[in-house]
Amino acid sequence: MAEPDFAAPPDPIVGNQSKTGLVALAKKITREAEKLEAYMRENNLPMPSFDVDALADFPKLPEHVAQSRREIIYSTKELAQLAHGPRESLRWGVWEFLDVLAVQVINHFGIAKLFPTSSTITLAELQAKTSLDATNLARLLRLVMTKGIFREPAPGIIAHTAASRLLAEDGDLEAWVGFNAEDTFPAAAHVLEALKTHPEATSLARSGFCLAFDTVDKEPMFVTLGRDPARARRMGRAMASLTGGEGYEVSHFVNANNNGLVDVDAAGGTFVDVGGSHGFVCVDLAVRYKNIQFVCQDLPKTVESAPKPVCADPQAAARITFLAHDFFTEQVTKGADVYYLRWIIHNYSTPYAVRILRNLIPALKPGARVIINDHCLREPGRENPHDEAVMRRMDIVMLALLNAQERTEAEFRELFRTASDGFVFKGVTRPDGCRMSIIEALWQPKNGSVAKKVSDQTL
Ligand SMILES: C[S@@+](CC[C@H](N)C(=O)[O-])C[C@H]1O[C@@H](n2cnc3c(N)ncnc32)[C@H](O)[C@@H]1O
Repeated sequence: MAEPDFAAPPDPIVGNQSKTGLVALAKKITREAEKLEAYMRENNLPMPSFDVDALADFPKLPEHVAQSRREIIYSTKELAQLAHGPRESLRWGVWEFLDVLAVQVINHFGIAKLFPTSSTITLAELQAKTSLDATNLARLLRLVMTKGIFREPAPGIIAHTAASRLLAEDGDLEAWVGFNAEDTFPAAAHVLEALKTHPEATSLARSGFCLAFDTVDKEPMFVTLGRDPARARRMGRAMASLTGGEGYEVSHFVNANNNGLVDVDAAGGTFVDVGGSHGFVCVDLAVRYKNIQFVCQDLPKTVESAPKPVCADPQAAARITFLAHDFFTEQVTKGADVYYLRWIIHNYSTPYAVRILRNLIPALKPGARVIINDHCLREPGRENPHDEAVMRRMDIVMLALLNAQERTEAEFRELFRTASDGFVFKGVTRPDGCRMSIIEALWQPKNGSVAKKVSDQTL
């Protein structure tokens, strides 16, 4: 296993730069913007813009240019905060939920799809196509315009921007916005009440989500969404949008030098993707590693709805088996080389997460690897500021939806230790450019380790 990457702070730390003054910060932004523009020009790439035809994403940039782009993102934010001053930053920062509210309504009513991206529409014509009244449509549109979503080139004339075009054309992104605005946002608004009534905040059925949707002590979020096909589909597409986004691509794990799969491949070993959804990680791995057998486990409905065949490559598809398995019951695929949990453990508070790990134990052979692929939180200020904000927000999303959490390396170590002293914690690595870490433990049972298995099932 490679050295954990926690040794050096990877990027400038927010707050430190302000000591050099506003002008120095502004000059730095100018320098980095010049480098980014020069690269775009030299490579005949369009300049970033809000125009409807602008590129929706930056192309893959060489690392030094990507670094310039990141510097612009952190430093402009810091410069703006300094220019506002702390009182005004707080005063107006706490209003950002209103932007989410406006995006929620605009996205829910599919406003972006109501006129072609290449033309404009009058507010009156647009209003005639929705059940929103003219005043409310106009006021919500004009708020989202302040975020670069739609524009009003002349009074009462609405035009698309690059962002509104994405809401019209990218169904996964529309689902991401919808899931977060319509499921996560109400859940977040109920976290305070949840924490007051259930301060321990561990139960899946006592989260902000449950308070928001009147399911306290009845059912967890996954059950609520699973019962409503449209909401379940939206969450699935939202997750697909996240996985396709910068820093979350499956390729980071598939191509990681330290994922240890070269040896598993050489031995023709078995890889179990626990809670593997429709098997997209298995597919990418199977294309790359030609001898590994894959078992993709998920709940029955998910397994039933997996694509058949799972991929176009028959050699890969033939090595992927789907299996309905509930990870809150004893693991049924015995003796595999790797048990992999991607975006699973962060969905659960510690009592549940320990139970998931303990349920693996009866299946584990000595030397079996358990790999958790989740965020691993660094010490405050050790992450670049944008990544830190994304990861800490995700941590709070997990609280709001599921009373769950992102974890630090120490918390992962403790999770394995609590599950069994047969787990030997190997450490955490993080591929370059990726927000997710590879957290690994080996099963090396001591006398009595197995006897402790699944002994504590109370939650
Ligand atoms: C956040 S998704 C992660 C999916 C996939 N591992 C990924 O990386 O995108 C959680 C997955 O766990 C599955 N799941 C939820 N509860 C489960 C359970 N009790 N047993 C097995 N799978 C479960 C869900 O159906 C879903 O596919």
